[in-house]
Amino acid sequence: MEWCLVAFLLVVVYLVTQGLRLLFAETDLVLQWCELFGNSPASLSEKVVWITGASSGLGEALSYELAEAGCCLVLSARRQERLNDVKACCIERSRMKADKILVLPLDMLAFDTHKQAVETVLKYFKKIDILINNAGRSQRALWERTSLNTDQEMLKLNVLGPLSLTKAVLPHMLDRRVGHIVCTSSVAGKFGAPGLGSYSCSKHALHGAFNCLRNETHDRNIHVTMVVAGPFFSEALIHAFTESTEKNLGLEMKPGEKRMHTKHFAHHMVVAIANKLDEVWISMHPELAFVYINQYFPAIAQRLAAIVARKRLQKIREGKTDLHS
Ligand SMILES: NC(=O)c1ccc[n+]([C@@H]2O[C@H](COP(=O)([O-])OP(=O)(O)OC[C@H]3O[C@@H](n4cnc5c(N)ncnc54)[C@H](O)[C@@H]3O)[C@@H](O)[C@H]2O)c1
Repeated sequence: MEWCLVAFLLVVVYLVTQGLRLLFAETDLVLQWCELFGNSPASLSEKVVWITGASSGLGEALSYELAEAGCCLVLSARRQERLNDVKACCIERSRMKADKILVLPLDMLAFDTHKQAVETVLKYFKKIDILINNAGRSQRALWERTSLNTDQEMLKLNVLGPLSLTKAVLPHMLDRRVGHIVCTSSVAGKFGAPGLGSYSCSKHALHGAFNCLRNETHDRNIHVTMVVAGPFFSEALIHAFTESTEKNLGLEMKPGEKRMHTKHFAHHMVVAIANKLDEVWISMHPELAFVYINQYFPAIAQRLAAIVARKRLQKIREGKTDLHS
């Protein structure tokens, strides 16, 4: 009888600790499972990985994680000096050879240069295993004040840029019958985030386009991973658009803010890539909890969003634009 009680208490303690783990987790349940029992980042060793937006923030942190995992890297963004610095840091951290990293300056908006960029990578590495569409920009403004031009520029960079580069890379992946496309999306890509109208619109569009690609190419061994990201530290709020493209938000993120550490985020993302997951949620709470509620109880999420919206919009009207991405 006493043994039964002890066993019962052990089960209760186990369930409570697992519940607490869930409560304080930074990723969805499937990714948590993969972090415990799935492929580790080291399984990506020798893969050729192309990262866009590698000059700062998440792209930079991903470069370090993937260098440590033994990948060959293509680092792209517009600022060549910053990319050279990232390359030097990768070499220092992972002691990899310099020729395993190609710095390839690229403007995501210069669509007509994307095919040539793919040829340059193929000439150098002979293959592309993984493309990470990470470059992007955020935005903060009221919907009714946002110019159509801002919507257009946002869609061009956050949607047409990744589409253009992926369309240039895809023939090579289809020929080899192996490839993996990864997109950095946002929690704002899962529900209409108040105060981030153009941005939310662009990230929703990304899901539509790339979910479709996954369904069309899965039988030809092409994988697509959508990363639903909550707030993390980066330069995003410095460069974010406002209601117009002429005025950037210009806000530095402060160390005390409730955001995930970028290295931490990049590690979760690399595990998701190593396990070829279709969609992952990586965020602190309450955003992570909200994505769960939105997925399984959309009507409740709608009510909650309305309450949050009221506070958020008040903040924006008062000129406090320091909201999460
Ligand atoms: N920071 C957050 O809280 C957050 C949350 C959710 C999603 N995201 C997404 O994460 C991704 C990375 O952003 P980040 O937060 O690291 O910001 P960041 O500003 O630090 O990095 C953005 C990168 O994209 C590059 N880029 C911008 N415009 C470009 C262009 N025209 N051509 C080529 N490169 C260009 C920048 O040079 C930089 O390297 C973005 O897609 C962003 O939407 C960020």
